[in-house]
Amino acid sequence: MGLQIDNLTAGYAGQAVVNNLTFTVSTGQIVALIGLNGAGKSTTLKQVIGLRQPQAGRLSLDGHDLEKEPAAYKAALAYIPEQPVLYDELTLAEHLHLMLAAHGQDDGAHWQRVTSLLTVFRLNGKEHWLPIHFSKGMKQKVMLVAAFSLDTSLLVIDEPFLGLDVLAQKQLITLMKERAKEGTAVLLTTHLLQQAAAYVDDFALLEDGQLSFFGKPSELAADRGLSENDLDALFS
Ligand SMILES: Nc1ncnc2c1ncn2[C@@H]1O[C@H](COP(=O)(O)OP(=O)(O)OP(=O)(O)O)[C@@H](O)[C@H]1O
Repeated sequence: MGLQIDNLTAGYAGQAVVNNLTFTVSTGQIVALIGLNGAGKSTTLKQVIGLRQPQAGRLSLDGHDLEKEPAAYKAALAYIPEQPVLYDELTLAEHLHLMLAAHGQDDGAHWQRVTSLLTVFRLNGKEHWLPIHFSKGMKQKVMLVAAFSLDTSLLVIDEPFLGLDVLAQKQLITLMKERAKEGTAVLLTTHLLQQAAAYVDDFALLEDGQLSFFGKPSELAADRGLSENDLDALFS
């Protein structure tokens, strides 16, 4: 089933930033929401995670309507914000325990996955560290480990590659592909279009507050008269 966005209009102080967005991120699909700075990508994600009330439209996740069943809807997703949000007084391990508890997911059953993700992102052995000891990229990795430790039907990731080294970027792409194969729907935003073309199923392009294109990377290239290897030229 996955995420269904129907006629979503959203913005701030009564002003719409995005209008009448309609698209689906199906089970097992990776969709990248793209657009220039200020196009409304983060605004859309904040609606998808139920952080803000839409001006109009409807969101549903695995058949759970956000307005009618907010708890079931929100329990089925994990969100990784653009800026890591960590508690100064909690260790890395405490953050991960807290995330599992907040989603009502069994700690013991998930700790194996946590351990393997910590190893993937080279955070093993640092479980007792406090956020003050982490670099920017390490903080981002803590958010990734927390989100990928959960069993959720949807992963929502805002600019996941910011601050990550090349190795961590590759590992993140592998993880997203693995989770999609297992049936998770993935919605992310990114400015790295050519990189995204290699792993996304579809691009959702925001322009002038509208969804101006939804489809495969090859279709986007054809639509804009670009070669498939030249998607980074989309906005130039
Ligand atoms: N909290 C806010 N209050 C008022 N306006 C906002 C707020 N957050 C964003 N905006 C405005 O909404 C528009 C879309 O912003 P948004 O952050 O969604 O863009 P974006 O596509 O994610 O951009 P970027 O690529 O720079 O991250 C911009 O014009 C921005 O100024």
